[in-house]
Amino acid sequence: MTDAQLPFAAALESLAKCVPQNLIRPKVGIICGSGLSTLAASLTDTVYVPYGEIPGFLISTVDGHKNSLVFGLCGDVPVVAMLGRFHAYEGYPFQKIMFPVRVMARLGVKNLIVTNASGSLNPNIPVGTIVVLHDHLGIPNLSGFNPLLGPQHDKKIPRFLPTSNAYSTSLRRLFFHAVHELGFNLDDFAEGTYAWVSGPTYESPAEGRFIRAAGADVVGMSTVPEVLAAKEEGLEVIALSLVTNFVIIPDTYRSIKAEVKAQLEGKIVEDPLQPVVSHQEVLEIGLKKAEIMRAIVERVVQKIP
Ligand SMILES: O=P(O)(O)O[C@H]1O[C@H](CO)[C@@H](O)[C@H]1O
Ligand SMILES: Nc1nc2[nH]cnc2c(=O)[nH]1
Repeated sequence: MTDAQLPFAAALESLAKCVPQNLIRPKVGIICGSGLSTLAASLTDTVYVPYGEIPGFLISTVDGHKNSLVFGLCGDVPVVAMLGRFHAYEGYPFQKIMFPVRVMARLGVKNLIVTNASGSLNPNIPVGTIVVLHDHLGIPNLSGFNPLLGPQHDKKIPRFLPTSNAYSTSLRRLFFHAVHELGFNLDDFAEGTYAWVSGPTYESPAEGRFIRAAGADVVGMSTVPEVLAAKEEGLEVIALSLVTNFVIIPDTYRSIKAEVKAQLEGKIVEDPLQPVVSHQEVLEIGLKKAEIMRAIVERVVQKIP
């Protein structure tokens, strides 16, 4: 399937049928990442449209993704939020993963707030930190799986999209002003580079070290396709990554050979617990920190000129 074959008209028509006039031209779009659907909890006058009722939308199969598009007001600003997103590891094609962003753009969205859960690779960025992305490292982009591969469906969109300016400096500035105005400490928030991997595996230690050495601060399995589509559509983008876990990247390995040798010499060898990442942990941190992210996102939305 190419972008040209995506059912834009049908999606827009079905939304127009169930969303009232005052909400159907949202100014800001929000994508809620894993466990972050409560970001939309304080919208008023809300209308929920299940993904299953929107032509061209997929169903997220991941826990913590709620499969509804919600239209509502943030203060007096009309907003549309995706409660849940689609990922390549679910077996979905990139064109379909990016479709909701392109639909948002056609509804009139000019600013996109993308959120996600991620693992930290940077010892200075602890679990629970909200990281404002200033760059990304798209591992699939570098290995022949760029989400924008394919025919140029719209001649108005540049064939060779620049990505050095993917993350809006003005929205990032608004974010840090909002943090200050709400009484949070700016130093509790970080700026960093997000590595996008396809997933669904969490990183092996060697993969983690590789990505860290390449300059990434956090890693996750989403966001970059949506950001690329948003840039093609001419949107201003801010991406907020909530660190839900540390990526385990020891620089030494436990030697099982040495342990067996010790055992053969009659020594008692402990078998320490080996920590592993779980999606449950990701969702729990999301639940704990979503309220802070919600308050800041709400303030940012109101501050967008
Ligand atoms: O990026 P979001 O959708 O927030 O979710 C992140 O959390 C999931 C893994 O726990 C992956 O989907 C990863 O990308
Ligand atoms: N790839 C990846 N995605 C995540 N999403 C949340 N935590 C992680 C992580 O550690 N690695």
